[in-house]
Amino acid sequence: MKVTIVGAGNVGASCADVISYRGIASEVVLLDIKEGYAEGKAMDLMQCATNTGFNTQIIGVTNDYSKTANSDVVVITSGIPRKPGMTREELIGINAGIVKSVAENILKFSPNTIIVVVSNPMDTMTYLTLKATGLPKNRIIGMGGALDSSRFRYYLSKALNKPSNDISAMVIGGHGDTTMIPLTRLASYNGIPVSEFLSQEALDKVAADTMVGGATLTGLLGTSAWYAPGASVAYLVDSILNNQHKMIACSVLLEGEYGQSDLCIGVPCIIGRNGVEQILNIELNDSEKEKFAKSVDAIRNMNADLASVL
Ligand SMILES: NC(=O)C1=CN([C@@H]2O[C@H](COP(=O)(O)OP(=O)(O)OC[C@H]3O[C@@H](n4cnc5c(N)ncnc54)[C@H](O)[C@@H]3O)[C@@H](O)[C@H]2O)C=CC1
Ligand SMILES: O=C([O-])CC(=O)C(=O)O
Repeated sequence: MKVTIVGAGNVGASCADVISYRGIASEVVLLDIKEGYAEGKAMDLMQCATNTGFNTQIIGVTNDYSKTANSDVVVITSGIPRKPGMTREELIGINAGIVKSVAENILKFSPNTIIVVVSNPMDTMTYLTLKATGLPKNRIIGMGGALDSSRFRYYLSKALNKPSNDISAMVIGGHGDTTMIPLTRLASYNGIPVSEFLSQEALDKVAADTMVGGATLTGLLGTSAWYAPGASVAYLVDSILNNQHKMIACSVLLEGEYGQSDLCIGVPCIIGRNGVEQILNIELNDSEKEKFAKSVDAIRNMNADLASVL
């Protein structure tokens, strides 16, 4: 199985690292516009092979899309990340043009591929990719919910003082500081509602910390995070390539689900070899519905800014 990752920067390289280390794909192509950069990242990663024991072949190329031909999955991480104090939405001006041209180039050589969109503002970049390529909706998947849900589980694990892997929790809605919806009502510690163990105040703090999880890391690191984003993309790619049918919150085109159409937003999906195999239209309570509607409005406003590139 072949995976191309466009953008060999922090997230792209970290994703290649996890994919190869875990043997998720036999071939990874890293492509970047910066001369020699992807080649260097690929060489560095390949020099891990003997000490970590993987067999994936990683190659790096500078803007040579012919080397990406017949990729099963393409991950788009190209574009700029935010700096402390910025929102993801502020990246649209530069990233929209990059994502659109990358998606068009990819399709020339991998017409049957599934595209995973990572570049921010991710929900709008996913919508742009869908509109620019005209691909069926099951083949365009925005990655944000996998990461936000892992952060939600991290903050719950800290509040509970229990391992993250014993916690089940999901974040839906937009991948933005104010648009995420951590589904606290449905979160559980080994099947027991977390509200059995944590006060409403503590749960509210966990939700608030989760929503600004990316901004917190950006403030600490000076650029946005990459280890958990890279691992989250690899988790999603694994479910696609190995047909795992995992339930993962992904940004996908809605056509009536949750009462919405013509936008991409994070909702629970079943992810397998055909990409989005199913969208789960779960029943939200009134407060969750209200948050979802606000998130939809914010994403629609952002999508309106695509008029100049579409
Ligand atoms: N959806 C999510 O959950 C997450 C999204 N992100 C987003 O992912 C993107 C990448 O973040 P980082 O890897 O930290 O940035 P980075 O700056 O480390 O890497 C981006 C790479 O894209 C390359 N690039 C730029 N234009 C290109 C083009 N036209 N063709 C090919 N390569 C091109 C750059 O040369 C650079 O190497 C950002 O937009 C960031 O906001 C980051 C983390 C999580
Ligand atoms: O925070 C950012 O800008 C990058 C990102 O999407 C994340 O780490 O969630």
